[in-house]
Amino acid sequence: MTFDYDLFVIGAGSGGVRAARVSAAHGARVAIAEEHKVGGTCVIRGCVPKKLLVYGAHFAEDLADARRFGWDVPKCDFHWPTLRDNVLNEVDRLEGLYSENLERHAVEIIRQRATVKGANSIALADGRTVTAKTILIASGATPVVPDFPGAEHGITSNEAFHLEALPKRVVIAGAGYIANEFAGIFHEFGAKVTLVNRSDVILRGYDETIRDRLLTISMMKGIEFRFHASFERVTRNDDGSLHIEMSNCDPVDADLLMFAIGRKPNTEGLGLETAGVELDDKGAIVVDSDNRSTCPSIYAVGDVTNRVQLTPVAIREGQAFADSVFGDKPTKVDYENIPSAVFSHPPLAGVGMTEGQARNRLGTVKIYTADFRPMKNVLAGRNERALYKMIVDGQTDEVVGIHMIGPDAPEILQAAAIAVKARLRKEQFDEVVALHPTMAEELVLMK
Ligand SMILES: Cc1cc2nc3c(=O)[nH]c(=O)nc-3n(C[C@H](O)[C@H](O)[C@H](O)COP(=O)(O)OP(=O)(O)OC[C@H]3O[C@@H](n4cnc5c(N)ncnc54)[C@H](O)[C@@H]3O)c2cc1C
Ligand SMILES: NC(=O)c1ccc[n+]([C@@H]2O[C@H](COP(=O)([O-])OP(=O)(O)OC[C@H]3O[C@@H](n4cnc5c(N)ncnc54)[C@H](O)[C@@H]3O)[C@@H](O)[C@H]2O)c1
Repeated sequence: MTFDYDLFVIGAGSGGVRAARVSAAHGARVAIAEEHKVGGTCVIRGCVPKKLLVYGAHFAEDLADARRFGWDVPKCDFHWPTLRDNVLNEVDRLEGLYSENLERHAVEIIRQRATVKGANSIALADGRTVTAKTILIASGATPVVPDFPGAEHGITSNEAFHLEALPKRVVIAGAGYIANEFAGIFHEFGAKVTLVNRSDVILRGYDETIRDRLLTISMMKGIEFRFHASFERVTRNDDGSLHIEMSNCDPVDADLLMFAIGRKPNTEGLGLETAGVELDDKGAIVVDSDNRSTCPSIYAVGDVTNRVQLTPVAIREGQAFADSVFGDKPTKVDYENIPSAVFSHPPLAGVGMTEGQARNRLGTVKIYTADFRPMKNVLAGRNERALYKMIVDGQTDEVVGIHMIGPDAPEILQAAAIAVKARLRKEQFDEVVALHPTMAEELVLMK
């Protein structure tokens, strides 16, 4: 049987773009469908624009601190439309680069929605049907919006990058990655921020002491938290602002309500049932360790499989798929010791086991911590302490986890993650001479 393509990819995000490009480089005839913009969540409305806003927001602290370092900083005003438009222009530039890169590798970009119409058939929004020997679903995930009266007044991270004006009062639902990152962004821009969460746990999965430190610093800065609260009703006040009613706490008036309560796999209406592709109870595509679904000709990578919702993981899965299926080089993704970070103010990052996980899994555990005020914060008169924590297997001396919060924590942790992945021992950290004066030197000075 002949097919129009060797590979048809649905979704030009982190996983899909990598899979398409590498498969084409291996000699496959590839098409990729994208219903929004080439680049996907990370480039268009995730990691990249978010990080640029984090940089923009951090100037609020830098400008204030600069005075203690002798700079005569006049009263500074922040102009949101300038930052917003510059960020959106950068996103457009990157979208162009991603498209060019695909075209350079002879990948055909089909700019419309595509759905599955059988094991080897794809229906395009323009009415055409095309065929492919292999189909890769890389359709990502979409923000969850809760169901309660007035929920339609809220936005998600998708809209946050396009706001007409900066809100003065923001309520954010959730206390995970997006909630804490945007709490920092809006707070630094001068908004009054309230995080509303149904439990009292922020950033589940991160080390407890590090999470507690972020909570303490966030509260010190003036970010408010409402725990054990769930939304009951949102109505619009006469002045256009929102009146938000919740269980377990007083109502709050705000100019913006943002939902950051998780992202659900994009499988709705994708036609997967026509090919017998099994979904789990969260709607994620069930795949084996080769990224193959229950239909042998259909694979899936990235957020749509709801394994680890991070860009570098989607990219690795896309690469492994392409190398295995079209490169004659069977490859499996290694999910051990994936580093991750939250770009809050200050940021936190971690790799490997948390203290709690290590105590449950290992016989004996040694914990080393460095709790210090970074030199720059001391001179700036900024009462924010950094905290680094190292988790060591008491029997083998192996460093099984590193967790940190403080300036540049994600930058420092990326390097430290190499040592954890390489299963280095605490003794080997101790053998390294400190690089002074840095914050990272604490990693080799922990006693
Ligand atoms: C606000 C925010 C910040 C984030 N920050 C970080 C971060 O700092 N670091 C990090 O590692 N991760 C971050 N993430 C997560 C990261 O963006 C995702 O894990 C990653 O983009 C997943 O890649 P993917 O290829 O699975 O899907 P996506 O990048 O979401 O791509 C899927 C693409 O498929 C398209 N599509 C869907 N259905 C169809 C269809 N039927 N037809 C055609 N096209 C379709 C979509 O339009 C989309 O472009 C963030 C996410 C958000 C929302
Ligand atoms: N820095 C990064 O790497 C980064 C940044 C942003 C997003 N992401 C990825 O995107 C994913 C989605 O981010 P997210 O922040 O939306 O999800 P999340 O899973 O990090 O956090 C969800 C939060 O919402 C709460 N919640 C869940 N259901 C709720 C409900 N019905 N009502 C009220 N609260 C509820 C949870 O308790 C939790 O605090 C993350 O899991 C992460 O993988 C990564």
